[in-house]
Amino acid sequence: MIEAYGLTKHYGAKTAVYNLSFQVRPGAVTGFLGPNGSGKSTTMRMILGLDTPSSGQVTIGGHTFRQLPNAPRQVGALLDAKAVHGGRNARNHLLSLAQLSGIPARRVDEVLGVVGLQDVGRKRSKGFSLGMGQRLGIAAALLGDPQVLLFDEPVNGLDPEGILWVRNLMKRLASEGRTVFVSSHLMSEMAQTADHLIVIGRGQLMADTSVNEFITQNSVGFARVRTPDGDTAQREKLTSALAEAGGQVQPEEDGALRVTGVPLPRISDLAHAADVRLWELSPHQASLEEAYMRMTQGAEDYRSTVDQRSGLQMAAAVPQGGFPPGAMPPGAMPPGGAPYGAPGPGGYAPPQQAPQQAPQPQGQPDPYAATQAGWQGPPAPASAPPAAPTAPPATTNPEDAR
Ligand SMILES: Nc1ncnc2c1ncn2[C@@H]1O[C@H](COP(=O)(O)OP(=O)(O)OP(=O)(O)O)[C@@H](O)[C@H]1O
Repeated sequence: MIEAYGLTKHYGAKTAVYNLSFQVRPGAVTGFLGPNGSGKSTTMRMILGLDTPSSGQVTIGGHTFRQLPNAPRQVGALLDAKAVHGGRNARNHLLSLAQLSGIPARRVDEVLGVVGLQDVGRKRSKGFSLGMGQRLGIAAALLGDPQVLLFDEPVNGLDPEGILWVRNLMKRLASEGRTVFVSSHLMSEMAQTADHLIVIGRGQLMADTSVNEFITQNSVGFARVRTPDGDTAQREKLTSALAEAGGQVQPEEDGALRVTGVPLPRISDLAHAADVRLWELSPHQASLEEAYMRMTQGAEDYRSTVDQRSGLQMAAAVPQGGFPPGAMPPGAMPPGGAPYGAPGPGGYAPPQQAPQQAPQPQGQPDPYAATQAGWQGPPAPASAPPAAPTAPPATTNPEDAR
C-alpha cells in the first residue's frame, strides 16, 4: 500500500504538488491521471525517494522509500524508458541492475521473456525503438518481482498491440495481489486498465474514485439546448425556467446550454411556456474523456490559442485558382473550415466528442508478444503521444537515479 499525506513539493516559486493525500491499495490497478505538468512525475519521484517532499510524506508499506529494507526487491518502477546506457545491450543493462540488488542473473532472462525482448537481449539499446525501450523499462521494473509497481506513462510510444499488452500486464500484476500505480494523461486508456482513479490538476487532488463510480457519475445523458444566437434575454429566460424545474444548466463553449435533470420533451414544453424559441434541442451522452477534461478544465498548465499568423497573411501571394491539392500554405483554413477545429467565424461548430475507447487491436500479431517465438520484427510506427519531457531515470535502485 502506498500512502501519501499532505504531500507538497515546491521547486523555488513553483508549486508542483500541493497537499496531496491518497492511498494506493494492493490487488488493483490505480490510475494516476492529470494533464501535462500536473505533478504526476513529481509525485512518483517522491514516492521513490528521488525527490524530497517540501512537506507531508509518502510511505510504502508504512516506510518511506529510503527506509525500506532492500527496496529494489519490494518496489519496481518505470519512470523514463530512455534513461538507459545506449551502448549497453538490453541484457547487460538488466544484469547490472540485477547485480546491484542481489538478483540472480537467470531472472534477467525471465523478464526479457516476459516483455518479449528475449531475441534482442544482446542488441544495444540505442538501436531500440520507443516501444522496445518501454518494454525494456518495464522489464527493469519487474526484475525484483516486487509487490509494488509504479509506471509513469507506460504506453508512451507503444502501438495498439503494445498498449493492449501493457494493459493486460498491469491487470495481471494486480490480480496477483500487487499494488500497481500507473500514470497517464488519457482517461480513455485508464478507463480500460484501472480499477481506481486518482485525478490531479495543478498538483492538487481532484478526484479519488473507483472507475465504476466515475463511469456511473459521468455517463449521464444530457441535452444540448440552443436559443437564437445573440439573444441573451431568451437564453436567460430559458435558464431560469429550467432551473426552476429542477434542471442543472451549464453553458457550453459555443453558447449552447448543457442541461441535465430535465427530460427533452419537458425542456421543449418549458421553452414553449416561456415563449423561448429553440435553435437546437438534442440528446447527448458525455464521454469519459470529456468528463475528465471538464474536471481538469482550468487546471491545465498548457493551453493553446488560435494561431493568428500575425504578419504572415499571404492574401496577395495566393496563386490564381488557389493552391493545388496538398499545397495549402501552413495553417491555411480549408474551405468552409477553421484551423485546428476552432469554430469558423460566426458559425456553429458541433461539440467535439472525444473518442471513448482507445483503438482496439484487430488481431494482428504482436511483434513483441511474450511468447516462445519472441521478437518477430520491428514495430509499427508509434501511435501513442510523445514521451513525457521531464521524467527522471528508470530504476529499480534509488542509487542509480541520483
Ligand atoms: N526539477 C524541477 N524543477 C523545477 N520545476 C519542476 C521540476 N520538476 C517538475 N517541475 C515542474 O513541476 C510541475 C509538475 O511537473 P511534473 O513533471 O511532475 O508533471 P506531470 O504531471 O508528470 O507532467 P507530464 O504529464 O507532462 O509528464 C511542472 O510545472 C514542471 O515544470
